[in-house]
Amino acid sequence: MKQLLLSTFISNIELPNPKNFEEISEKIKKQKINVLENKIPKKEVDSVRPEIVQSWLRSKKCGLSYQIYNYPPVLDKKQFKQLLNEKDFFIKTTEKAITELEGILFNAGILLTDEKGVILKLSSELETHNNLTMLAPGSIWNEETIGTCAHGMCILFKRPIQLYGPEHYCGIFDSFSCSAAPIFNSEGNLEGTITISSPYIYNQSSHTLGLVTMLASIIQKEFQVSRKEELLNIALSQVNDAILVINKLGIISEINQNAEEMFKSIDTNLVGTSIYEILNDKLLINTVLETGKPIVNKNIEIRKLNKSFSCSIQLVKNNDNKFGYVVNLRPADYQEKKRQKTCGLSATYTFDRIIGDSKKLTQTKKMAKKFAHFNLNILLLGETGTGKELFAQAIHNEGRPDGPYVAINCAAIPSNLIESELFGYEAGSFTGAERGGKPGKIELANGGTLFLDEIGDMPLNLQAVLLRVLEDGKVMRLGGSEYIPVDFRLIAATNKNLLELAKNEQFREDLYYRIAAFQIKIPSLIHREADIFQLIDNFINFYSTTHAMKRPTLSKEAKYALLNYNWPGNVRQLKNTIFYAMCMSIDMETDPVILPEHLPEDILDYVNIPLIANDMLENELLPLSNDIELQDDKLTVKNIEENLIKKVLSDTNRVEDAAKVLGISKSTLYRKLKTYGLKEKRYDF
Ligand SMILES: Nc1ncnc2c1ncn2[C@@H]1O[C@H](COP(=O)(O)OP(=O)(O)OP(=O)(O)O)[C@@H](O)[C@H]1O
Repeated sequence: MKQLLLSTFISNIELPNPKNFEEISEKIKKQKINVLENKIPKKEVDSVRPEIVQSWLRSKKCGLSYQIYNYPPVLDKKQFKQLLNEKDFFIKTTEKAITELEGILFNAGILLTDEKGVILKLSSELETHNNLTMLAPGSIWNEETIGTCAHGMCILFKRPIQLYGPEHYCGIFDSFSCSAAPIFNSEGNLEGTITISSPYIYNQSSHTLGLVTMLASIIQKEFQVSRKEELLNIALSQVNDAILVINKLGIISEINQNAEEMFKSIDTNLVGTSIYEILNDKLLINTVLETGKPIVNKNIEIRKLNKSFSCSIQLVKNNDNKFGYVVNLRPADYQEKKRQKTCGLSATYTFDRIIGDSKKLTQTKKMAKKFAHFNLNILLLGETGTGKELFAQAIHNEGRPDGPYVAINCAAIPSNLIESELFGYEAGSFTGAERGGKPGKIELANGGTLFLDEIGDMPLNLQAVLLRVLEDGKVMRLGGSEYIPVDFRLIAATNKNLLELAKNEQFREDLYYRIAAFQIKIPSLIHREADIFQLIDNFINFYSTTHAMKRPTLSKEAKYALLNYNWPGNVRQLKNTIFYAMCMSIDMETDPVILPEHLPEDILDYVNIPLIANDMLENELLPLSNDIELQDDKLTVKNIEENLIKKVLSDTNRVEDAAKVLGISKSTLYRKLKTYGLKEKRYDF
């Protein structure tokens, strides 16, 4: 805030008193004429301050006459209206102080101008001189338009000043005395001037200058504070959060519009209420008060509203003096929406939606479910396409369903961007950074889960930072200077051997041990063939619904090929294969059937149908959901055949009947029994 100096810019002559003011006035007038008429040099003017003499000379240069009144230009109505609009806040701030002072002034009035000297407001006392001087709102009064005057000099020197009678440039003001002071805005720029003006030369003293300086100072403070308050209110109404300012006694002293809106359903007037009546979590507040550390984005429930919020609390203090604290509340779903907007992701999978009942997958799901309920970091291992991301989502939904789920694929993002993606950045920390800065994925995962896919591809330097975040539970944005506390579960996934990478110094061993204590290995599809039909069935359903395709049947040859294939790309490859086959099998005239020729080439090699299958399933299509009990591991066409024979035999109890059911000859069945070593077993033939 610029200081207003009560300068010595009064007169450098004796203070006028009723006895000698005429004498002094005459002296000034004479010297003014002499210097302006070039009869004496300016340094010989000894009754007037040099700044004023220079101002007279500048006024003359502007072509103004000191004898004839120079009528000032006046803004037209439209211009003046616009100016009043712009200055509305300033004018309103001055009103109270001006009215109060006007009440005690005698034979004097107050003049308010803008920073260029345009008169904004005028006391009625001064309006009586209107006709004579055109002293009226809207007229432009400054050194260039009317010559030396108090507020004109105040604008030039940006300091308080007092002018005595003939010190004014134009003779019409010879009987006036004026004291003016500047008013600055928060940026230190001149906002306007205020002047106490009297048509009586003897009516002012140095006290008048003191008075107007104090008045300007009061107005300036009020103006700057109100402006700041106004800006703050506008800013606070722009944020989507409810903001509550709490004093040190725990009473809500200020709220923003959003807080008002958010709590309008409760009867109590928020301001004046104890914060403990609003936030049920006393412990949370006390932790902040005791430790002085802020709470960031903590999920809380406000019972009065029956709603969840993400709550941040920050202490307001100066040195060791605690003034109170600020509570910031954001609806929990807003946080989630924002996170989804930033990450474009949400966790949709639950364990029920992970298809497959094979023993191995069932065991894996059981283990993952167990881990989900503890606040553990988990490492998911498995070949590509086995469903690691699905497991990550299911674990999140099982363990922290209300928190955010944030996923990042370390292999898919250029290594130079992973850092800012993970840790976020402050405004202006690098070229191309978003203006307001950006939270990192770790920050966004606060209260929920961070899924780091392909963690083996994370650059080594970031592994070190990640380790620190995991150890300290806090993160610092790039270009930032403060740590933000974070609470998240890390689920990392990889199809690489991290220990091997660590041996080759491509992965930090310490990070490995930090994240790998709880590992879940997701079995490859080749080891859970029992899931294949269920998955196929599911994918056919899925694509026929989402792509409005006719549901195809699967020929037995195609089915055997799919069953026998080794699936290096696991479930992802199976899913894509089914979609490919469905597209290839589209038939406009008949119901579609997926035949071997509809399968991708590398799978076609696996169309190798054993004899029995030919015998028993000639021209027959396998239903998708069959009731053959499949063994979990090593499920091949031979297993199916063996199981089928066992089942039919146990149903019929006679080889002859079984052969009939199977549609093969008795001798073929005997041969098969021999092949499968079933002869030794006891069947009730
Ligand atoms: N058990 C399952 N049930 C249903 N769909 C599955 C299953 N497993 C995997 N999928 C599907 O397979 C695809 C690949 O799954 P996901 O992305 O989870 O694999 P991943 O192991 O994370 O692969 P990568 O290591 O290549 O990232 C997805 O489309 C997913 O929906």
